[in-house]
Amino acid sequence: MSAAPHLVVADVRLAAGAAAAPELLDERALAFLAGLHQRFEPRRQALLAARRERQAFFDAGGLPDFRAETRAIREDDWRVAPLPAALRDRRVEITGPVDPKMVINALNSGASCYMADFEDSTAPTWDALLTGQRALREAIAGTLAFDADNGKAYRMKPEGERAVLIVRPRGWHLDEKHLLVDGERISASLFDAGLFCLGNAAALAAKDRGPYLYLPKLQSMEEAALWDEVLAHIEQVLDLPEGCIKVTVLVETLPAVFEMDEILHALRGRVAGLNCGRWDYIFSYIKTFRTHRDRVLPERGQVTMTQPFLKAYSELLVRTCHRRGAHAMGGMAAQIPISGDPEANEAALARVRADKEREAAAGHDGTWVAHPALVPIAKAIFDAAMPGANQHGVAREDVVADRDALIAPSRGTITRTGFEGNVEVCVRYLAAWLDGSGCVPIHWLMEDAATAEIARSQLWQWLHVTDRGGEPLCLDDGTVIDDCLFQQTLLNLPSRLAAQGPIPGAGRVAEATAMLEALTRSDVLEEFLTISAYERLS
Ligand SMILES: CC(=O)SCCNC(=O)CCNC(=O)[C@H](O)C(C)(C)COP(=O)(O)OP(=O)(O)OC[C@H]1O[C@@H](n2cnc3c(N)ncnc32)[C@H](O)[C@@H]1OP(=O)(O)O
Ligand SMILES: O=CC(=O)O
Ligand SMILES: [Mg+2]
Repeated sequence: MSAAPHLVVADVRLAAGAAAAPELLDERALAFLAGLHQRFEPRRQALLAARRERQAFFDAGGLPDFRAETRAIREDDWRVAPLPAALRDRRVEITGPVDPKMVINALNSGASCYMADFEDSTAPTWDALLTGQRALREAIAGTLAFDADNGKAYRMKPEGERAVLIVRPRGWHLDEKHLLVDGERISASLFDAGLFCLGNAAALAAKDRGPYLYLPKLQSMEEAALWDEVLAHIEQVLDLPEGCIKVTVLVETLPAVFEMDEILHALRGRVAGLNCGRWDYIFSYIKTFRTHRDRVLPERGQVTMTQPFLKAYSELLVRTCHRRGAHAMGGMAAQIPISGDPEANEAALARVRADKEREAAAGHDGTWVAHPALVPIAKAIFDAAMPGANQHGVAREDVVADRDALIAPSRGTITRTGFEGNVEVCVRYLAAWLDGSGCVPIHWLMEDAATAEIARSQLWQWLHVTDRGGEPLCLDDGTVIDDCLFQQTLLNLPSRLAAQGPIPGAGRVAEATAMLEALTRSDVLEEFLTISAYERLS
């Protein structure tokens, strides 16, 4: 480690009540993280302010579009740096939270890659974060093992049979409240990514790999450029080869789809691909157009990838990536295997199959699955469609960058079932999250922060879209969507939940219900559910 950039004079300490973890957070680690904070926090705050400014433009009726001043980046010929061998074939990626059992199951799943997730599927308790960082460190060292209370022993397969590890740190919008630098909370992104790189870069280099990251929820090329600077700085401080930290960027916000070339360009020395993070993308569409009555989406279940705006987004992502030599990764179908009901299970798996077939045919180079049982299904589809390591040769020159197609209004309805389902998902997910589970099955669908955010922001929008006048929205049966309907649905919720037997986070349901009420009734759509919920997470 070179000396100079590491020298920081900072007041760095754990917040009151946060357990010490000297094996992870020793003096060197604390100084390293403090250095990241001091160097990059002002930029992060400026970029978060820029998000708010841009949203004010959309709230006033403005529409997103391609940026005039970056036309040359979109039109010039350039390519990203060559991909490392470990990331050339990514046909199936499993994702999941970072507790030791999940990490072992995911690495052993037969998937090409495993995205260890600190973002959408992790409730970031201090314990979960440290346990996750420890598990990843031990996995890389080859020592991770887990013995469950039921006597089942979890052991990793031999190295050559394990999925390649990719880590998703939390997004720029989140703070880590347990580590304070000069009295301020450190950015959660810097904490997660910094600690992972510091603790593992050398061990990964010895295996001819690097720290590989998935970057979530970016909204602009400037945010991508900040990541690039952070990672270049980490490489310099840790004496790592330039560009060895590779990233894949989730295109999961509406503003980012208009800057895909620019984001690849900002990270061109280290970017391996873009991913269609469809759930946050839908959430972002709702949030961006919160005041646009003509772009209100139908109920969540009808917002599938065949809706014109989602089809346009995924196809433009394929075209953009392949022109630049980067992977165009597909996204996550929410269905998971259904035990005890073969017919329903087959229907769920058929939905997953159809989704993966669509992605492979569109030219994606790989896809995501939420559960180990889905790995062979997705793999068979990509094996059949993609004999080589990827489909970069599929140029998709038929796809045009059409602003109106990317924001096209959607057809569909809002049913009573859809409305009540949104309320239930929000309460159940929030309750589970407050209880420490960031990803839960609800009615046999994978629910995480992104899928729950769609439900939460839809409820807010459906109830507030008349704030500037006009007729209220109605359910397909003619019922007016108003506070009375919301109140009635909340009143019916306890009996609805009681009929379902034990649920994760049952002890936090009352608190979650109160939170949903406050968030939905507020005049302002809160940017992220996880920001206010984090203050209640112990
Ligand atoms: C929008 C987005 O951001 S998508 C990315 C974020 N979301 C995710 O990563 C979803 C990850 N998936 C999950 O967390 C889980 O699959 C859930 C919560 C949806 C369902 O989990 P469960 O109810 O435990 O499923 P189920 O009981 O069928 O699991 C069977 C086994 O597979 C394991 N398993 C399930 N999903 C995963 C996974 N993603 N990774 C590793 N192991 C898994 C379970 O731990 C269990 O293991 P065991 O038999 O050794 O006990
Ligand atoms: O992170 C993935 C998404 O769909 O959101
Ligand atoms: Mg997401």
